[in-house]
Amino acid sequence: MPLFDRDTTIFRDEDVLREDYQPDSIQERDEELDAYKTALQPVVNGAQPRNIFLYGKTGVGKTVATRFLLDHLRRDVEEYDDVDLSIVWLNCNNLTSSYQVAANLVNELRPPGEQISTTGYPQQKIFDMLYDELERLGGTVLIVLDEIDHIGDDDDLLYELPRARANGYLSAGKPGIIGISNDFSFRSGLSPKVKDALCEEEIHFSPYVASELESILDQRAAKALHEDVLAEGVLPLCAALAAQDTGSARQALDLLYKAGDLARSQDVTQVTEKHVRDAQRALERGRIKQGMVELTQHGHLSLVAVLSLALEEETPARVREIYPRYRSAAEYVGTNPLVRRRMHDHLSDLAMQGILHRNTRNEGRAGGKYYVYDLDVAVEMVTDVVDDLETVDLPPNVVRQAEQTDLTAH
Ligand SMILES: Nc1ncnc2c1ncn2[C@@H]1O[C@H](COP(=O)(O)OP(=O)(O)OP(=O)(O)O)[C@@H](O)[C@H]1O
Repeated sequence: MPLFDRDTTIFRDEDVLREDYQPDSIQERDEELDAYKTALQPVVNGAQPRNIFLYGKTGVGKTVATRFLLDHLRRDVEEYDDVDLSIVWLNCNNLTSSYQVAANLVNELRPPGEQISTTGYPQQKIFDMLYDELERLGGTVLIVLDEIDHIGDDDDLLYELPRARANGYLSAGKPGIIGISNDFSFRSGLSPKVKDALCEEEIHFSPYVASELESILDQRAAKALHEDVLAEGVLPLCAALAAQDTGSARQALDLLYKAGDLARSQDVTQVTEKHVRDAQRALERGRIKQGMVELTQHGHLSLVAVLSLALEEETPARVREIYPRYRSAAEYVGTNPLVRRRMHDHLSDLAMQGILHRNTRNEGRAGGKYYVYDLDVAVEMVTDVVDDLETVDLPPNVVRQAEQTDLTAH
């Protein structure tokens, strides 16, 4: 008997529930798609494209709507000989300046053998190279800058590029920027001149409500799963849980996928509400674990301090009890400890992320009001993460210290 064989019970095509699957149609976004389509209309007319800025929280359909419309646009303009459309898609994750974005765009536009180094040129030189590439390409060039907020304050490119034609740098090339962001503070923090240039057309994607998520899930489940696999109430539950939490379609789809995966691993033929609830817990666990791994070193040390108290059953603990543990953990790894107030900021952050639990205690006039902290996640999960911390540069002696505390406490 083979060790592996094909799924015949739960998934028909599980890729349909994955992030990179492009659905044939976009559900529940008619207004946004109409506005987006109108904003793209000048491209079809062979005119200078407008700059478009899409914003909204994570998982609300900004990317999928953009891919959908640009695919149609690309196909539909083929009918017109006088429209020559190119689309460049750049994810700005880790690109924290206009220079880096421009240099990466140059490389997107150049053939593999003619790539430039992304450091070492004066900024204007890089902008000129970009104009040269756009001019060489000619026609309409839509430049999609996903996660555009990573560019931060260093945003010269975002008003230089839209004005390149007006300023005489381009004649054959007609660039248009489509900026996508889930960082609301980026939009509100844009200087007026960048805002004017970049946000000619703004389209806001709001979080989905449960009924909208249900229709997105319905569309995917029909293709992804075998018939009659879902017990009644499974899709509404996935939709309701995601709507209550973030309103993200990604979260709803992840829940359904994980619930199906759990059913598959149990060799059962139906996905039930219990699978969804278990999936929610497993995903939450994964999210918190990831949050812990991504903390800064002082975040890790603050967490280790609370962990060591928890292992000795000394929690909930006050900041003045946590601080000495934190300080010795920091000294142990050869890092200057932060002052108590700054360490307290880390504890507050950990509480906001759901890793620590914070309570207020009030001891009347004499004792005053103070906070106590405890782990809000299982001790094993924290020790697990602490064990793995070598991969995120936490010095191994802190890991050992936590392990020793662990051993002596059990
Ligand atoms: N209206 C929709 N119809 C069908 N599928 C959708 C819809 N909205 C979102 N999705 C699906 O949900 C997932 C997340 O959507 P998408 O990547 O477009 O979100 P986003 O707003 O771009 O998020 P982020 O800001 O994190 O990049 C994708 O799998 C996408 O296919």
